[in-house]
Amino acid sequence: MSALRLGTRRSHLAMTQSGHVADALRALGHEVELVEIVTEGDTNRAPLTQIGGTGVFAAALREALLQGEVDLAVHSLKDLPAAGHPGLTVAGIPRREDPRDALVARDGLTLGELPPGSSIGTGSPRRVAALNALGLGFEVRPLRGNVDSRLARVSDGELDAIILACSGLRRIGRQDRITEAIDPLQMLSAPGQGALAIEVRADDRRMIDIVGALDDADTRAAVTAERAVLLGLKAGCSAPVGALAEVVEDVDGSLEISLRAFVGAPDGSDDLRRSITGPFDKAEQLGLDLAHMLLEDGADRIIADAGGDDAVAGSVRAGTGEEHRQKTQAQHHGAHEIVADASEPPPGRPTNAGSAGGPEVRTTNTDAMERDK
Ligand SMILES: NCc1[nH]cc(CCC(=O)O)c1CC(=O)O
Repeated sequence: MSALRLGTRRSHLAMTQSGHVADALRALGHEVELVEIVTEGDTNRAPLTQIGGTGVFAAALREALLQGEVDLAVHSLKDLPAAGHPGLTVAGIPRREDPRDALVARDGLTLGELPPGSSIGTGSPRRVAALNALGLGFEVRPLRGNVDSRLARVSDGELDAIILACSGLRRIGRQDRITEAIDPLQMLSAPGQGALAIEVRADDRRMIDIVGALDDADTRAAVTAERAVLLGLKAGCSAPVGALAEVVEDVDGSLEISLRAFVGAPDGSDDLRRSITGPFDKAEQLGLDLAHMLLEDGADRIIADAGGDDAVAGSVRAGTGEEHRQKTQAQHHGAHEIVADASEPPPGRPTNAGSAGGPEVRTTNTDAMERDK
């Protein structure tokens, strides 16, 4: 049997994530070859909201899959448009890392310890909205570039702090730079944050079976609920929307999903938080129901004020093959060139970072409670 060709972006983070999936497949007895795909998001330093949202990272990998250049592609699940792609299927979602956002601040400070006027770098409208909703008087500054150059902005004294995902920092062995794993009550992570999505062609039975062995049912249920919030809001993956689901046991021992969501205007003028709990096997419906609650309370107005992310995400999905050839170059490399990060633990249980409400509470308006934080 020929080697499985795994398409990956070339960044340190993407290579590490792909390396883990490759290792997991090799442990099951498969031969795996990594194929590097260069995406526009990697080469263009303009703000993501100007070059087509986070969907730019996924679009090139998906094209390579559809063209048959690779057999599987590893994405950060949160960068994958929630709508799915005809012809492709997410066959594996491994157990996710810590979904929380990370503060990397000068002098080991936490959010609560940073004085008013502190400069905090982030390029994510969701993180901007959450920071401004805290009302702590921070000066939020735009931030892009690879993780190491972002971290340098703090060590160089240019910024007081930056926000990144805990999972990304952990994957590349920089978790020592985290000064606070931000409580979800203060900042709700992006739908799917910390999870990987392994995509294959929808008609490729063999790959669906192979990759299915890496799937984690709890993670799949949680991210399905989180992404359904985006679907229900008709929002793109760079919209100012946070969602976090946790699998919890009900008093009678049955599995439930506890889902929280946040929608905020990046200028801090308005924000909404809602939560809901429901059966494990109704993950998608739960997310859609929560989106409905948010819409009833004006979420669409808040998202529209943030600049209509959905239109941009749509234009990426509609990309033609011609654009693809201009945007991507596939480079074949032997798997031996991938240096595994020995400090990286295998995917563990996600941290249970404070669950929302008791299981007996079906829906909760957490607005007032969280405003005090
Ligand atoms: N938008 C960029 C991006 N996409 C995935 C991750 C890593 C986090 C993850 O695994 O979800 C990051 C970096 C970040 O948010 O700090």
